[in-house]
Amino acid sequence: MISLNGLTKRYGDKIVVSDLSLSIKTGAVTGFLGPNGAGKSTTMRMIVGLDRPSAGSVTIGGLPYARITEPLRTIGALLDARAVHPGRSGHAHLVALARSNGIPLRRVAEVLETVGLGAAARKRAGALSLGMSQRLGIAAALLGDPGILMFDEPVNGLDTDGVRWVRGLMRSLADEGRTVFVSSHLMSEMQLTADHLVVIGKGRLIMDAPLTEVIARSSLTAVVARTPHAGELASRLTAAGIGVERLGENELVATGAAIERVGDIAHEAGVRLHELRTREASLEQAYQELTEGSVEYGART
Ligand SMILES: Nc1ncnc2c1ncn2[C@@H]1O[C@H](COP(=O)(O)OP(=O)(O)OP(=O)(O)O)[C@@H](O)[C@H]1O
Repeated sequence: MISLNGLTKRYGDKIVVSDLSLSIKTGAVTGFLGPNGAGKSTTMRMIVGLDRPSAGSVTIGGLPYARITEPLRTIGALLDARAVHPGRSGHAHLVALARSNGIPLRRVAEVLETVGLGAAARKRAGALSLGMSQRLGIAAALLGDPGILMFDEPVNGLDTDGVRWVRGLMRSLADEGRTVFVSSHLMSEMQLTADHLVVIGKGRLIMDAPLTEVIARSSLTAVVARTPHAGELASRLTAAGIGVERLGENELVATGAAIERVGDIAHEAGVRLHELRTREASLEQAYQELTEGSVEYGART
């Protein structure tokens, strides 16, 4: 488990991470979301001791990163896929990492196989495509068979197959009981992969909740009712303070109420229902609502 306690980072007078307190749980994929410049990478860098917090602290399995002996066996991180000596081959890079962390050298071949880098592992790292570099970065994170994995935008530059592979990898790592903490801007991917979400904006925590709850809380998640008495149901729902939009003569959409409540109101009013279902917002819609006021770097449309 990773625990952030009042974690704060300032650069000059700008606070880029502000008083973050949360835990990232084991056995789950936690998606880390936020607009450009929200402070995701800075937070991840502080977790693995690459940036010093201005205030607060981080522990990994109860210990600060600096106190973990052979850290790659505890936490594997992909933060910047290009941060490999360009003249060194991917294979040599992994061998050096394994040696310095007491990891058996057979793991190098195993992780190269897992990420599907194959013969490209003998190429200079500087000659790898972005997608191949991402695969090498993921191999490095997996090298020590750690219980905690952290990936900063791992699908960046990957092709469709690669994206699907990363999705399956995250899932299987979490299913094995590991902690998986992953940042991404691809909401459709996160909707398929994450169990839990941490959303930040301008360095502050906006949401720390299960994916299902984030979607359920969106104002765009609604209940659709089909009934020959849509007019009657609409007025009963409105009287109960529930937002209603008519879709057609026999159909309406109710917002801000659970499906059970809409069903109960229909029952009490003696309204026959031919269909009652929840229409879920997409994560992209829910995310956009959550971060509306926190986008710092937005293009004018
Ligand atoms: N070394 C640094 N010196 C000064 N400011 C920095 C430094 N590193 C990051 N920042 C600033 O901190 C803020 C947060 O940056 P960070 O890279 O953590 O955001 P992010 O959420 O990862 O963004 P993105 O989604 O664009 O990758 C930005 O305003 C950035 O300019």
